[in-house]
Amino acid sequence: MTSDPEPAPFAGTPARPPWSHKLWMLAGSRERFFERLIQDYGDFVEYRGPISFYLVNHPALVKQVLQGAHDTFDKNSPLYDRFRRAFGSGLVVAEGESWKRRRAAAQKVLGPRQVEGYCELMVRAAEQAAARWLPLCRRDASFDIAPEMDRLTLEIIGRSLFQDGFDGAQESVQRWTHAIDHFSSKAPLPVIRSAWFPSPLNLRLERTVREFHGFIQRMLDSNRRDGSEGGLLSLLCGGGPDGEAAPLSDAEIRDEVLGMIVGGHETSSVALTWAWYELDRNPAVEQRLLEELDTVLGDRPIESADVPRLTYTRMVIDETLRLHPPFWFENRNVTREVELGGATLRAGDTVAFSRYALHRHPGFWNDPEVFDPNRFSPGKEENRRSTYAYVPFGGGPRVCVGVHFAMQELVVVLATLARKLRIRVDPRHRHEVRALLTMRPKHGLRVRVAQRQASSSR
Ligand code: HEM
Repeated sequence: MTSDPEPAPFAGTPARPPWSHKLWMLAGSRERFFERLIQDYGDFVEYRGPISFYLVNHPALVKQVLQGAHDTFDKNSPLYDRFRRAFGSGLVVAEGESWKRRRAAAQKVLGPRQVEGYCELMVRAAEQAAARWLPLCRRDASFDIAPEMDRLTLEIIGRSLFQDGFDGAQESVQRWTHAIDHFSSKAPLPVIRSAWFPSPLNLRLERTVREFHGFIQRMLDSNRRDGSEGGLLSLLCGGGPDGEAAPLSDAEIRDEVLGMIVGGHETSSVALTWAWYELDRNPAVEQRLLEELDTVLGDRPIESADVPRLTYTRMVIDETLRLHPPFWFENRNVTREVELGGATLRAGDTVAFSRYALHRHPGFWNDPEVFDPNRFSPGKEENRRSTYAYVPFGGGPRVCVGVHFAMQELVVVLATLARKLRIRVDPRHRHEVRALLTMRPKHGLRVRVAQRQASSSR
């Protein structure tokens, strides 16, 4: 979104559904559970039950929660406590002074100018993926593109961090990140999910984090031995490209690197999978995308200077992230008594919101279920209503620190692959959504790909 106006105020008090309200849905479809609460009770709900929380679905309330980071709303909630066991005290879960220092270091290495240096690597990884699929193209065989996007985005973040050191370790890193995703997607239930309980899940997580840290430390040691420069890891060691921010300790770097890999690859992978899904369903959008790629790029590979010029490609991505926000759910802990809307919240209360529901709010989006990148055209009225109706990367001080990296990656991969290949969803594909930590197609996305010829024949 281009403008940042004040959202319309919200002053209502929260509705209180009975605790049994559609609770059965929580087991089957978490995103539908929150959607139904909103449908039945409105934009501010106080839910008391086996788990208790305030659910907000209005941009003004979401804005207050996200801007109150560290002060009135922090991440000391049961769900984030669970994440701490994987992410240690990394940026994703840090608070206070520790967060400030880590944020400064991460911001320096992931700024817009810095990420331009990773464009070529992103193009190369996408081209390698296309080359891997060529034999399947020739046989007209269908395959699941979701794990392929996972592999591709893991290669991108892995090579950006470790350069050549990543390629030999890809399988292990993939196994570790999947184990952490699996662990993090579980609800914070008492006893069996407590840290002290020797469940197979807990023991597996401990082993995973130990092995993952061991690998990162070996990469750190070898970088230092070789005096390696470039690569996110080396930059993090130096406190940023100009060495200004205080360098982090090895333990801090291990947490940050783990957070960047886990938080920074599944999100992008899911976004790209949804983009292929929507392009298949919306041929007119795909056609306009190809026209823009033709006009701006012709037959040469994309370069970082092209990224801001690919405005329609970016609109396609914005709209994909609206309908399918990868991190669909957010929650915060209330640190002290605070007024939110017309209610008084107390220390220890939990506030939650669903990006999935917010991004489809009929009060803020016209025909919210329709995939229409044009709603993100610069200057469109719909955009100016409220930035906090659209928060795929969060907002306020804790907005995603990887947003420039992610947006460049999404534009580069979409542009590179869409020009080379026609990607069609297999008509037999069974579509269902699965909302765990990220929201993805439950059965992956089976596609057939065909090589595109010269631009005139598209
Ligand atoms: C499409 C891709 C991505 C999406 C949708 C996404 C989404 C988000 C969201 C919603 C948050 C804020 C959560 C909150 O409010 O607490 C966040 C934070 C964060 N993201 Fe991303 N992210 C993406 C890619 C990345 C990448 C590529 C990296 C790293 C290279 C990254 C690293 C982080 C970190 C470290 C934080 C914590 C920031 C802080 O609390 O100060 N993300 N991300």
